[in-house]
Amino acid sequence: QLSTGFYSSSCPKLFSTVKSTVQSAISKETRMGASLLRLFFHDCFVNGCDGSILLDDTSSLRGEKNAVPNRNSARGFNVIDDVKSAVENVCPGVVSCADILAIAARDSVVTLGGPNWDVKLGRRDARTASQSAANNGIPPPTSNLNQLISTFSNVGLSTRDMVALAGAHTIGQARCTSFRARIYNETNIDPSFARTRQSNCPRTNGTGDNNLAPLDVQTSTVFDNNYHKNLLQNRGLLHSDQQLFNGGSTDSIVRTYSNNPSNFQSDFVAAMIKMGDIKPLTGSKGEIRKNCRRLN
Ligand code: HEM
Ligand SMILES: [Ca+2]
Ligand SMILES: [Ca+2]
Repeated sequence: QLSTGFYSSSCPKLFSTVKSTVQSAISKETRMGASLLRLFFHDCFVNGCDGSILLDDTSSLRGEKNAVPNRNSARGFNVIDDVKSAVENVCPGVVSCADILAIAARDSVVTLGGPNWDVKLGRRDARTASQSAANNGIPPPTSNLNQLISTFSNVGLSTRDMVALAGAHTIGQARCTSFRARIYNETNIDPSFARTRQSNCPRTNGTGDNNLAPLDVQTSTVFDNNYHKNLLQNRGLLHSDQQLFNGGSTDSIVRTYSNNPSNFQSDFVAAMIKMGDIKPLTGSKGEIRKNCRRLN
């Protein structure tokens, strides 16, 4: 059972310490806010929010960093290390890496202009990780709507939660390899938007694979509802993005969020809290890692 006051006596400086480290990382590179938010998602969807994504590979542990959705893509691990050492300086051995990820994700959203919320805490860190669970549990950008709905429902999140959480793509970047097939082969895409994206993402597999484009064509460094607005104009970057507005059951939710930013914000917050509640380790399970990259 997580609670917002979990560290109020054991680490009163926790929130200010995390926030200042996250803010300084974002001021050096705006994209870092997006990268930290995504790390929390990729942690929670793989055996719950237990810091498993932060573990480095060793000879005896195959971690999640090299799973397909993360390899050459998940980033921000050094910033989490910086936050963890700042927190260890004020309250050694008290705060889990899993909780640090949850707070860093919230602070990233707030710093980029999104809604604020109280983060529930008390998660402990896993002593295991699973590359195969990461490959199976994190949805790929080729997913269709039914696949997206079932991946989220597998972790207890509703279709509405899914459409709200996908609004995280209002910030951050994707690699050419994640959207190439869409911009060259699909028809439910705005033609001028497709041409713009084609200019920095060559058609041939293996060329320019890591070239980046913003997930939100309008405001990729601001947490707003332009992601959902773009979908109404067939300007979703990923195949999976445009699936949310493609004549199916989620069209009406996308329309609601486009017309009503405060409804998007409140649903996003509720869904982030729900995602943060996925299978936490509590009590005497797991451990409080000293270094987020390895077991104690
Ligand atoms: C709905 C299913 C989802 C799919 C299929 C998906 C897929 C992707 C893909 C393919 C990328 C680009 C990765 C790359 O090319 O390197 C990406 C980026 C991103 N995703 Fe998602 N995602 C989904 C949901 C979410 C959720 C729920 C969140 C957070 C709440 C999220 C946050 C982000 C962020 C912030 C980025 C940009 C990261 C950066 O710039 O470093 N995504 N996502
Ligand atoms: Ca995890
Ligand atoms: Ca935006």
